Amino acid sequence: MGQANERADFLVEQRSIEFIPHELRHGKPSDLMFVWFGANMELPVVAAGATTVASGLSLGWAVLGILIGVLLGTLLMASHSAQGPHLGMPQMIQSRAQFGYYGAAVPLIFVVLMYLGFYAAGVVLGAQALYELAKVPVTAGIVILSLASTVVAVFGYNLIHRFERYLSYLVAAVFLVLTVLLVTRHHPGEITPVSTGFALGPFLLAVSVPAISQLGFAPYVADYARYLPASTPISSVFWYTYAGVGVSGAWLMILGAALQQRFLGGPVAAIGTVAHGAGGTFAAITFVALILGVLSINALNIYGGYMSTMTLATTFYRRWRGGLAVRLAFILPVAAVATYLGFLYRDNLLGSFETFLVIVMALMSPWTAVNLVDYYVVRRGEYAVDAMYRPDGVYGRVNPAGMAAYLIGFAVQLPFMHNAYVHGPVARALDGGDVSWVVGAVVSGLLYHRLARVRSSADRPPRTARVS
Ligand SMILES: Nc1ccnc(=O)[nH]1
Repeated sequence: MGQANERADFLVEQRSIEFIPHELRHGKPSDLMFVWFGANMELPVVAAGATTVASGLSLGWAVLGILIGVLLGTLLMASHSAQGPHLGMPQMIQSRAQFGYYGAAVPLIFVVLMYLGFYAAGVVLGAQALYELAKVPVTAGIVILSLASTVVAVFGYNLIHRFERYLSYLVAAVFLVLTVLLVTRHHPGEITPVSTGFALGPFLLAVSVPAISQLGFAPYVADYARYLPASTPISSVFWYTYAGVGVSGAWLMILGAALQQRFLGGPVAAIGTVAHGAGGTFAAITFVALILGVLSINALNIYGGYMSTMTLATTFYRRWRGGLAVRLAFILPVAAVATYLGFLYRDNLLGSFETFLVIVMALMSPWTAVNLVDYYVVRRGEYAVDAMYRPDGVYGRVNPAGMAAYLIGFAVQLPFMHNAYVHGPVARALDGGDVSWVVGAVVSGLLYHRLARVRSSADRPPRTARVS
């Protein structure tokens, strides 16, 4: 099939985890702003914001925590994005440079679990919105939304880019009106806010949860930049991504906190009440936008889950590549498991979502640190592409530097964790505040820097293998 066809939006993408050849590269860095704005203007982000006030902070402190968390998480997330055009391959494949060909399976497994968890939270909230819109039972809604996200994921990269661009305009308009309504009107069912002020533990959580929500994109953010020309300036990739995901994250989380402060019954019902203030038609448009938002983010989660499970599987069966049959063979099971998790999540969403997020973060932040230190400090963007796809390449089977930095970075977090399963002594001293992910990232990053330097003369790829 010709190259022009490979760029069409309504043809199933033919590439998967392989290096994207330079002649197929297309698009502009500003596309990324739309992808990440559209993807992040979604209900789970509102729910993440709601957790800050739900844990007892006043709105002012919640907003401060959200802003700090979003700035930090987005900084790391956008630094991963910047690798996409240069590397031209999915982010998790490139993890083999830090963890080794087989070693990369460890963070990969956690990444797949993370996508599934985000998926489930999104689909439940989306199904609630579908119920508000058309009284579709939540169970049926979960199935309908899952099917739609699966179709978008099957078409892949170009359709996802196009979808997020149009969606961006719609959700920006809808949330602008909602924000104005919330600020300027009094709504039926509104409660008088009880300002509970500051407490250290909830404040630290109000930093961590937003940071995690933003950083949750890190393992796949570069995938959506991997078809951009390799000459795309790294700073523009960084800033367009930062703008898209940062503005949407801060906006919707602050909105979520404000809704939680003034309404009972969760974010979907609260948005419905506010939207009805501008009439039934606007409320219907709002729910359509919310449903499309969930559909779109979950297409990304399935697509990310597909590429990650494919990376995992091809670690052992190297011959599998693109092709519709292989694509479906990975996408359908990922979507089915994700949908099933949605059913399990249905009843205690906010509580389980928060627990899920802090556990995910403990597993992801050491990976983020190792990956970023490797890319920006140790190897400075020089990678041997072929070696990513071979167990006998320069990156070896298991890279002890990456594995040790990752595992130790995870272990040192235990005393700092505070969740449904672990109550670490340091977290208790911090009034239950969980900042374990910061500790994990710093320890893993420093340790990897040290260990990789010791080994670098042994496994540094030859200079001729520069990607760009
Ligand atoms: N914040 C998020 C990161 C990754 N996936 C999501 O659905 N949401």
